Amino acid sequence: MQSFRGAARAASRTIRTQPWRQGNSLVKSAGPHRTLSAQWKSARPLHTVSPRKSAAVIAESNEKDSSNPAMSFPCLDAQEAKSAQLSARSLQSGPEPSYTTGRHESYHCEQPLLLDWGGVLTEFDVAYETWGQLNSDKSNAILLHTGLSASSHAHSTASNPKPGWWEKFIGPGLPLDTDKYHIICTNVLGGCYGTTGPSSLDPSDGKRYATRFPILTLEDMVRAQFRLLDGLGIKKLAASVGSSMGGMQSLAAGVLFPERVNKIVSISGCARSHPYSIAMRHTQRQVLMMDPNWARGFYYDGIPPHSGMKLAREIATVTYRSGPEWEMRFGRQRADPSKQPALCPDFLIETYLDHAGEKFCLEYDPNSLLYVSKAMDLFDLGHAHQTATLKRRAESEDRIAHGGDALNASDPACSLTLPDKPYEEQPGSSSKTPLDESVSAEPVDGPPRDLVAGLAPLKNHPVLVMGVASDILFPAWQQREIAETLRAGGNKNVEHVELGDDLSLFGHDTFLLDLKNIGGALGKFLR
Ligand SMILES: CC(=O)SCCNC(=O)CCNC(=O)[C@H](O)C(C)(C)COP(=O)(O)OP(=O)(O)OC[C@H]1O[C@@H](n2cnc3c(N)ncnc32)[C@H](O)[C@@H]1OP(=O)(O)O
Repeated sequence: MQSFRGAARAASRTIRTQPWRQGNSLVKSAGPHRTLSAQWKSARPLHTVSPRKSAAVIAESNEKDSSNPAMSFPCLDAQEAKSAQLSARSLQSGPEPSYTTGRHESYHCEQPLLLDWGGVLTEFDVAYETWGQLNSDKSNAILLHTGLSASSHAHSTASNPKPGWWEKFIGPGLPLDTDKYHIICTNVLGGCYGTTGPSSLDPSDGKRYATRFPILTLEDMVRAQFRLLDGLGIKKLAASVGSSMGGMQSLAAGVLFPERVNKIVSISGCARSHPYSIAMRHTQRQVLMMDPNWARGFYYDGIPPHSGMKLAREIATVTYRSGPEWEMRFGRQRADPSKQPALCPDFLIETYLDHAGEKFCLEYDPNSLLYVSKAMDLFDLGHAHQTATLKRRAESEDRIAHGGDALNASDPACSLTLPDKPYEEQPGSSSKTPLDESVSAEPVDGPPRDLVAGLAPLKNHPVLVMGVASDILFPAWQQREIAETLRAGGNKNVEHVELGDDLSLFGHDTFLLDLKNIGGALGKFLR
């Protein structure tokens, strides 16, 4: 029997006829245009159209009646066809899909994990892969943190020869040098590539968590990773390395476990999420959740919200690259300038985004996208935020110790409602103010004091911070902020590298593409 993903891929292949590639019409031919006088002669009273009539019939009948031909919408037809195909498949085969990027190791932790916002995972799995030999005193391990949607498959392995997402960065003599280091990469908690996440089965009832999965933070993900390190007998990491969300986690690893990390590398990351990046992730989550197939997260037995995922990925792609890159790559070119402009993808930049969305929409679990991207929003290594989190954790622990649940669904704190009073601009609001807590006034110059205090545990760690000027999602000021904050806290071992527009126009995705500059600085720092 064909697998869900097999069927979906087949659907995707059929549907992705990709007019931009084939140069076929984006606007289906409307047939020879009749003259206006001919239309007057054949004019009939408007008739009602049965709701069951197909889009093609509607278009055809409108064409006869209207003064201009109706448009065709191949992009919408493709979505409908894909839903139909997925629906047929899921009815036959029951609950699916099973997301995977191939074989990996798995660590099962039976000790419960208390999460920062009060949720509990009574047990959990961490999927991981390794490259290079672990030395006898287990002192040469590097923990590699991933971006939002990546799996543990950073590099090919004997059991999974498919190239990994950092294939060119890992290997003998390469930036992550496997002659010297033992590299470990995990799929994050909340993900869908083997580590416990919303698509996993809740051990308490054997059903998928879906949106019964608790809200989690990047720090929760890091705690799960350190449980794996405990399981592997690794007491201290030679380095914690990560890009994007991984760059945030890399810092968090040092802050949470300063004694267990030697060097820290944070590439295109930040010390706390800023409003623009939260806004961009918000729009992605909203389009996904508004897809009726999302069904409040309980879609595993039905059609996955592939349209919402596709749109979310298109928005994400806008934030991952840069305008100047697209200027050079696509300019104002249309896929087929000989055709009428279309409302479906038409300019090359549109067909590019369409393709990026289509490629991703069944590759990653939609609920994982929601939870992991929310965890990114919640990230704040400021001192006040950390203090509030510690307090909340202590309260949860206390409640559990006294026999209560960590989280109670009837707790009003579990259902956010908008305040009655409309929001008013706060005079002191700025990206330097922590999101949840009020802190003392910030200095006019220099890094925020709250952040200096929050990053104090990294005072003695050698840290490499890298950023890219063309990155709009994690703008270069955020990496500058990390470096300046660490220096202001007394760290004399901070290296900061910023790639200007002359070196990279790939925006946020530079970390995936630029072996020479990103890889070069990384390799030098770890030498
Ligand atoms: C936020 C975080 O924490 S992490 C976020 C990190 N970023 C991501 O996750 C995005 C991941 N990016 C990718 O996967 C990219 O494909 C990369 C970085 C691996 C490679 O980038 P590039 O080599 O520049 O390729 P890019 O993806 O831009 O374009 C190539 C694809 O677009 C297609 N394409 C190019 N131009 C067009 C166009 N005008 N219309 C349609 N399709 C197009 C190509 O045919 C190719 O298709 P394929 O991948 O099916 O073979």
